Amino acid sequence: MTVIYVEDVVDSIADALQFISYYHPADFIDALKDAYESEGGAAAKNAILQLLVNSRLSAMAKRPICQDTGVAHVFLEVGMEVQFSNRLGGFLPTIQQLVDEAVRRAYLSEVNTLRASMVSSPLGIRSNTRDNTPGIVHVEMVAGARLGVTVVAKGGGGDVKARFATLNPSDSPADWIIEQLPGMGAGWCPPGVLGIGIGGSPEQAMLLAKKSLFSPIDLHQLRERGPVSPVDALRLEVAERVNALGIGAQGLGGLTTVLDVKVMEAPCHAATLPIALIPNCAATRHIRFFLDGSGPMTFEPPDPGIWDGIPDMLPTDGGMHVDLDTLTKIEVAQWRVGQTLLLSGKLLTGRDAAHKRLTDMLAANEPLPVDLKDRAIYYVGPVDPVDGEAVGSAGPTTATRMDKFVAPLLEQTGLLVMIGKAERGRAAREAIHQHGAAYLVAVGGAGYLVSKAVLSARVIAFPDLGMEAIYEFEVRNMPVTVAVDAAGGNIHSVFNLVKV
Ligand SMILES: O=C(O)C[C@H](O)C(=O)O
Repeated sequence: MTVIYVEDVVDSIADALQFISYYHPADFIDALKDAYESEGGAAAKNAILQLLVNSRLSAMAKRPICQDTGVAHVFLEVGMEVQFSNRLGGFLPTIQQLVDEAVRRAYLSEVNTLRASMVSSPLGIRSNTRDNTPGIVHVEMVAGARLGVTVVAKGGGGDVKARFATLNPSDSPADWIIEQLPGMGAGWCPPGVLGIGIGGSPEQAMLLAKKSLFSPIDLHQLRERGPVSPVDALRLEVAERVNALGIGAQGLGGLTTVLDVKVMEAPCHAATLPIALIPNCAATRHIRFFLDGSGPMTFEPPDPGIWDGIPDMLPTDGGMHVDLDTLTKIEVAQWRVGQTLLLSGKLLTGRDAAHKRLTDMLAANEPLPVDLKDRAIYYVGPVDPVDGEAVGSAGPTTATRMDKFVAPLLEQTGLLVMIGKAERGRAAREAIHQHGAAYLVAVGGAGYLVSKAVLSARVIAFPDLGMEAIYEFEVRNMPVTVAVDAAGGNIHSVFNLVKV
């Protein structure tokens, strides 16, 4: 029997969550560098560059790569010869309690505060739990005398695009996967990794898809050695066909939508072929380690050489300067799709919960707590600042979720500009066109880089919503790209073009 102390489990998981919040895995950086080298499209290439610069800056500052610091997932492989014990004696906490204690400690750290994204009572008040608990825990009993631990911080933008189907045994899994891609849009922050679970039962297929994401990116090696199994063949076929769709980084059109495709399979009923698809975004964060009773895990920083060749700031000379404090419809009408803008001045923030509350108040004829006339609103839920910061990581959230609020807000408040990530639906684009407004994009997954443009931040409405409150940011030279212009142009037109 190996005795593993629960204190060591908590310390190791808490440290792992901190570590992965600012260090990308080296294999991801290598694959992203390759994608940057091969990319020809200017918009996609620039987005990949921003992701690389962001990765380097986060690692240097030990601050979160992305404002969505994720839902904490912990996968435990408990050896049959492991016994848990408690140094202080008394009751042994449950595995869920151990994980939650680690999550609480990691996310509330004063040195590197992370964002609390979990809400309780999802059908009810959706109240932020404020410490990112509960963690998602999966336990498997395995042979041996050690504890295997995989710690993951999975962003919402990827999981929200998860798909499942039960195919007929004779159907093509590759065809089904390719059919899903255009509908998934760009909110999952490509380029990333697709996880595919095949077989088992419905819930097992989903778990396989999720678990498949946490092994090193090795598509390049697989291409070189060639497929030796149906799983290898499926990985290669899907990677090639997905990248041929031309969706590209952030959906801006380009060569690399996926850096790898991972597949795990399990035996299933003769009548079925369950299949699940879960993407992992550019803020890929996971680490695996083992506890053998000798104490908590310590994590070695990656070799800084993995960021060699990546600049430590973006050039700020390429773009048109825009003063947000004097914004007019006439000025917005001149912006064109693809143009880079450098925003300075006062910027409001608001995302899902704030939009729902604002539009509910409009419907009830109640006065709004903030005047939106001729203002710009940034879809973001930032990380709280630590010493010396105005705000922590503050990248865009998926705009598509705010589509249904666009028409009422433009119509009834005079809001002029929205900033987020990913494509807009037809109705939102039409409302933008009709009201002479504009939608701008920042790079999803480059939240630490964006935060460097924020000079100050203060909550001005709905403080009970936590990170979903309405803030006023003062920004200087915040780089964004015009994605939907007042004339009806749309940078994400690739989604109208892709053939499946
Ligand atoms: O919650 C966020 O900040 C972003 C979310 O992960 C998303 O990708 O839409």
